[in-house]
This record gives sequence, structure tokens and C-alpha cells, in this order.
Amino acid sequence: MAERRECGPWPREGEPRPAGRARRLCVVGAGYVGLTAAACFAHLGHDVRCVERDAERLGTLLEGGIPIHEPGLAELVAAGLRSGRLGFTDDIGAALEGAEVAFLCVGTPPQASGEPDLSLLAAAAREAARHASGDVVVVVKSTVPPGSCEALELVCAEEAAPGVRIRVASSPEFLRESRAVEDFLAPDRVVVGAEDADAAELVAGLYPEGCPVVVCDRRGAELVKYAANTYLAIKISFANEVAQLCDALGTEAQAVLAGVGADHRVGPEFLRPGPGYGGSCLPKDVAGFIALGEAAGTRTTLAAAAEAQNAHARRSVVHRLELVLGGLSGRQVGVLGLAFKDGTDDVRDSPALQIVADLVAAGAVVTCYDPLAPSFLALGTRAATVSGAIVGAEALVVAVASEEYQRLDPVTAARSMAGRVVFDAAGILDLERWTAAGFSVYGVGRGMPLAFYPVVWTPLRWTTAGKSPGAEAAGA
Ligand SMILES: NC(=O)C1=CN([C@@H]2O[C@H](COP(=O)(O)OP(=O)(O)OC[C@H]3O[C@@H](n4cnc5c(N)ncnc54)[C@H](O)[C@@H]3O)[C@@H](O)[C@H]2O)C=CC1
Ligand SMILES: O=C(O)[C@H]1O[C@H](OP(=O)(O)OP(=O)(O)OC[C@H]2O[C@@H](n3ccc(=O)[nH]c3=O)[C@H](O)[C@@H]2O)[C@H](O)[C@@H](O)[C@@H]1O
Repeated sequence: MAERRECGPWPREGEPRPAGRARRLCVVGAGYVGLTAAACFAHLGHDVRCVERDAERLGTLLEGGIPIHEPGLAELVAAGLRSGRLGFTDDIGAALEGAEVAFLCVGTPPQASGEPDLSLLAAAAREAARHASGDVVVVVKSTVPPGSCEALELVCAEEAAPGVRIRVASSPEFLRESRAVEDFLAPDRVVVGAEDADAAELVAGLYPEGCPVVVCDRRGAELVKYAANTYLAIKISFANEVAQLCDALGTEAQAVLAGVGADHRVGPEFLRPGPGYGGSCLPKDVAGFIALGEAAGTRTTLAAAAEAQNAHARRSVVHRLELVLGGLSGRQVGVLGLAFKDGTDDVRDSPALQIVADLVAAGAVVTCYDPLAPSFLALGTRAATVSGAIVGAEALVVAVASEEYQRLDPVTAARSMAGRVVFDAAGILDLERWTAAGFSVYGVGRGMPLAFYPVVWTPLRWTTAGKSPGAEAAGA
């Protein structure tokens, strides 16, 4: 076993102290998860070398920039580089020198079957094992199906030099994009799956002091991640289901869901209706959860229902707008938001992007605005400001719940737009103000014209005091 060593003097004045000792760490992959983990571990006092194989991404990092938008991350990276506790390289051998722990944070993108593609991860594990000169605990942070760590341990054993022991542990990541740093430094919990207590303790000790740690076996830790994301997806789909019902019943979804979420057993978070969930993980992990059930021969009906409801939610924005406008061909539509949610530049599997694509496919003339989404997106016309996106528009779609869009003044919008239709898919506009400015406001859980519904719901009529119509019909 490699000798454990301290990484520089500790503690340093004014800096947070890690729960365990400061360690030498290697992090493979400098994406949303890897870069955040590397910068935060360095902030916690560890000595971190981060390996990135993408030349452009690495170049940006080596020049002191960061390749993604994540609040607070640039500052942490800069501080890590200044202190010497953070470094970037494409040389995994150099990054592993003296490292006791190597975190694998590479992508596990979805395949058509719903199962994730683990080829990048297997390649990273192979490289790490091949270049390890001493014993290393390889920690899989990427989201992987149960059983992956066990399989990777065999791969590592094949590649490792004689006498080098590679143990593979699981420690899935739960951070949210746009809040990656705060989530990493103050997690609700850390999950560690390892086959021996020593490895579990080593890994758990790297995280911020005082955060709750759930220790289980590797399969359990791997499953926590899928189950957690699937549960969040189910909650969002439930909110969308309630919102659709609210539209049909002519009531406001926000108030109804606030009433549901106020019960502490339910909780208010992830009950915001909208254009469906997206991003690189929720859709992928729900599909992965269903694929897991199929492989294991268990029922995953709730996950499948969440997926089906989400597909409906994502299609229905443009479908509804088409009905409201009486057709989309040649109609000028402004869209606010392209990223998969507010505060990020990530457009992977973005519902907003799908809205724009569906509008363009239906023949609409689209102008969109997003302050962070990459400029290479060639969908419709890209405006540089909110006002640029709405000028001359017959209808406006708010696709992402951003404060910037919420601040849009309806009186100014009315002056600039050609029409008075707003589809508030994100559910953020002040109904009263927009209605007062002459707009017809539609949206998910924000009301739809009655003609939209094939069945017109009629309020129950109480014909006999104290008895329900059902009771009467039953002859009570
Ligand atoms: N994005 C998110 O918010 C979260 C993602 N996850 C999971 O974490 C994993 C990573 O996700 P992201 O960070 O979003 O992916 P990403 O695609 O943004 O970043 C992965 C990085 O790894 C690099 N890479 C791939 N193979 C490499 C190798 N052999 N050596 C060095 N670098 C290599 C890529 O060039 C890329 O920069 C996925 O399994 C994902 O499901 C988990 C929690 C949150
Ligand atoms: O595994 C992952 O990658 C991560 O996936 C999600 O994080 P993230 O994808 O960054 O974004 P969320 O904030 O969860 O939003 C996901 C999608 O759901 C939508 N959403 C979220 C909440 C809500 O109430 N309603 C709703 O429609 C968002 O707009 C977005 O499209 C989870 O929240 C993280 O815990 C997890 O680590």
C-alpha cells in the first residue's frame, strides 16, 4: 500500500478544514462535475491535479479561464491555481503521481436503449490503472448503473502494474448546474459505496466537514443516484400533471401546488410546472432507471409514467400556442431562454431548445434570446437582448424561469410587440400586470382558452343540501 502523505502545511489560516486529512487527489474530466469537484476539493485543502483530454477545454483552463458558466467556480479555480493546490494537465500519469484517490468524472451519455454509454468511463479507468504507480482508490463520480464499479475493478486489475492495488469505490454526485459550487460545498448528503471500511472512510473524509454521509455497498451507492434523479423527475411530472388539470378546471396551478408542497412530507421544491424537465441528467437517468428495471426484471411504472408525462409536457407548449394563434406558419414569435434551465449555459436536452425547434418546424419566424447559451446554435434568429427578441413579435414564449425575463415590463412589451399573446411556459410572469397591459396570458398551469379542452368541465351542482350528486344518484 502506498504511503499516505500530507499535501503541504495544514491547517492554513482562514481556510476551511476538511473532515479528514488533506490528500493528494487526481480528478479525471473537467466538465460540470469534474471541474467543480477539483476546484472545491482544492478549496477544502486537498492537493488536486485535474486531467482533461479535450485540448480546447484544457487550453482555456491553462490560460486561467473556465470553459463553463457556473457561479463562483472561476473564483475557486483562480484561488486553487494561485495556491498551487489545483493544476490541470492532459497527462494522467503525472496527475496520478502520489495520488491516493482518483475521481472519475467523465460523461456517461445515453444510448438509444436508455442505458448509459460507459465507454469513456471504462477508457478513463483503464488509463488510470495503467498509469498508477502506487495503490489508488478510484472513485466513480459519473452516474453509472449498479454493478459498474465491480466491473471497473476487474478492468483496473487487468491494467495495473504488478503489486499495485486498485480499489474502485462509488461516490455519485448530486450537484445541480448553476448551483454546482454551493451544492458541492454544502451537500444535503454525501454517498459513499465501498467494499471495505478503510476505502469508505478515506473517501468520506475528503468532503466538507460535518456533511451527512451515507455509506453503503457499491451497488447501493450507484442506485441512490438513479433513484434520486428519478424521484425528482416524478415530482416534476406530477406538478405538470396537476398544472394541466388546473388549466382544465380554470384555476391557478401555482397556488394549488403551493398548497400541496406546504405539507412537510411533500416539500415545496421540484413542484414547479413548466415545459418539462430537461438537461443532461434527469431524462438520461430516468431512461437508465427504466433500463435497469428491465434488465433486473422489476416494474418501473412510475418512472415510465414520468417519462411519458414529460414527453407530453415538452410537446404541448408549441401545440398549445398553435391552437391559441390559430396556426404558426409565418407567425413571428419571440422566445426567451434556450438553456435547459436558468443560470446555465448548458443546452443539452433543453426543453427551450425543443420549443424553438418545434416552432421553426411549424413554420414560425422565431427570434430568441438567452444571455448564456452558446452562440453556435443556429435556430431561428438570435437576439442580443430581451427587447431584440420581442420587437415585432405576434406572440412571446417565456421558456426559462429567469429573473431577467420576469423583469420585462408588459407595458414596454406591448409597445414593442405586434401581438398581445404571451405563453408563459416557465410560469414566472405577473398575470395581473400582463393582463392589465392588454395581453392574453397562457401557459402551463396559467390558463388556456376553453376551446382547448375536448371536454368542458362543469362545476358540480349541489341539488340537495348536504348530499352529493353521487349520493343522490345512488338513491341515498
Ligand atoms: N452535469 C451535472 O450537473 C451532473 C452530472 N453528473 C454525472 O457526472 C458525469 C459527468 O457529467 P458532466 O460533468 O456534465 O460531463 P461533461 O461532458 O461536461 O464533462 C466530462 C469531461 O470529461 C472529459 N473526459 C472524457 N474522457 C476523459 C479522459 N479519459 N481523460 C480526461 N478527460 C476526459 C471530457 O472531455 C469532458 O470535458 C456524468 O456521468 C453525469 O451523468 C452527476 C451529477 C451532476
Ligand atoms: O444528475 C445530475 O446531473 C443532476 O440533475 C439535476 O440537476 P440539474 O440537471 O442541474 O437541474 P435541475 O435543477 O434538477 O433541473 C432539471 C430540469 O427540471 C426542470 N425543473 C426543475 C424543478 C422544477 O420544479 N420544475 C422543473 O421543470 C428544470 O427546469 C430543468 O429542465 C438534479 O437536481 C441534481 O441533483 C443532479 O445531480
